[in-house]
Amino acid sequence: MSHTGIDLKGVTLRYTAKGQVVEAVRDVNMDITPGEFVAIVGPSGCGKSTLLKLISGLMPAATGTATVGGQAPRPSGQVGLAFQNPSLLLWRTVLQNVLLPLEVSPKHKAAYRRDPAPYMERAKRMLGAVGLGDFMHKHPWELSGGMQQRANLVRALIHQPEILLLDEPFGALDAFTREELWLALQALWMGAKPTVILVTHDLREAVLLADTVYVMTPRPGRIDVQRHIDLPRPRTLEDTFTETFSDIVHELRGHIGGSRTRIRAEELMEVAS
Ligand SMILES: Nc1ncnc2c1ncn2[C@@H]1O[C@H](COP(=O)(O)OP(=O)(O)OP(=O)(O)O)[C@@H](O)[C@H]1O
Repeated sequence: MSHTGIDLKGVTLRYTAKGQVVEAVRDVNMDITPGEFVAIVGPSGCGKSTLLKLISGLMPAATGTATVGGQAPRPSGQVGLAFQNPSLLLWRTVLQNVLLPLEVSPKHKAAYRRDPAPYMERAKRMLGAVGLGDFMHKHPWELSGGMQQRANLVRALIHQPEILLLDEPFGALDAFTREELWLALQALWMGAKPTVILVTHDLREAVLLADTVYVMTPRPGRIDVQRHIDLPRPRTLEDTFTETFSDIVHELRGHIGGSRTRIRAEELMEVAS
């Protein structure tokens, strides 16, 4: 069980590039409890990925305070990461890729070196459970994008991290594969219960998976809405077609709607004709 909550108080984050200061995030407050599944949505450039950099210890807060498990954030083996493009090593098999974090995790590396068998067993079971049982000895380039991302998720969780940071992990996948992976991620999370922050552009994804959805404003990103999602688990794809579900999605879309690029459809039709 995870005991790692994340607490942000009045956090402002800035970049300095070529003498110019860019304020990416302003006065953000978040109180994320251990084992909570949080989704962050918001317009492009509002600072979602920048918040993940703060939490993973890669960037300091300009003002305000951030704590992870009661301590200042620092890069550590207790965080699992997955991004849009699975960063699997091409020359390693799927199984070898999945085992990679165990070779460097301060918590596991000694035990893994002494006796890798139980870890192998765990990796094989997890790969089997996400439908990669027959592919664990293949190389990443022999797998589809969806299969690679499933392997990537298993790798992010193999060392039982207390925190899992996901930056648009399903953004590059087709809609069917993405939906399949939502369920895989939910099952992996329900099993291991890490604290999860999922950055996504997809409101259905956020509502299906998260306990709490945070909506951010355009840059400098502030928290516009914090919405608790009270649907029972495990949630299913059928749930996404219910009225309750689409009401929540519409409610959240209303908060983001105003900030999106306005498409002048009639004008476009006229110009295109
Ligand atoms: N290394 C950097 N140097 C200077 N400015 C940066 C840097 N990285 C990001 N920014 C700026 O900070 C802002 C927030 O960027 P960030 O990547 O966190 O946004 P995001 O919400 O994750 O965007 P997207 O949804 O498009 O991935 C952007 O306006 C971006 O231009």
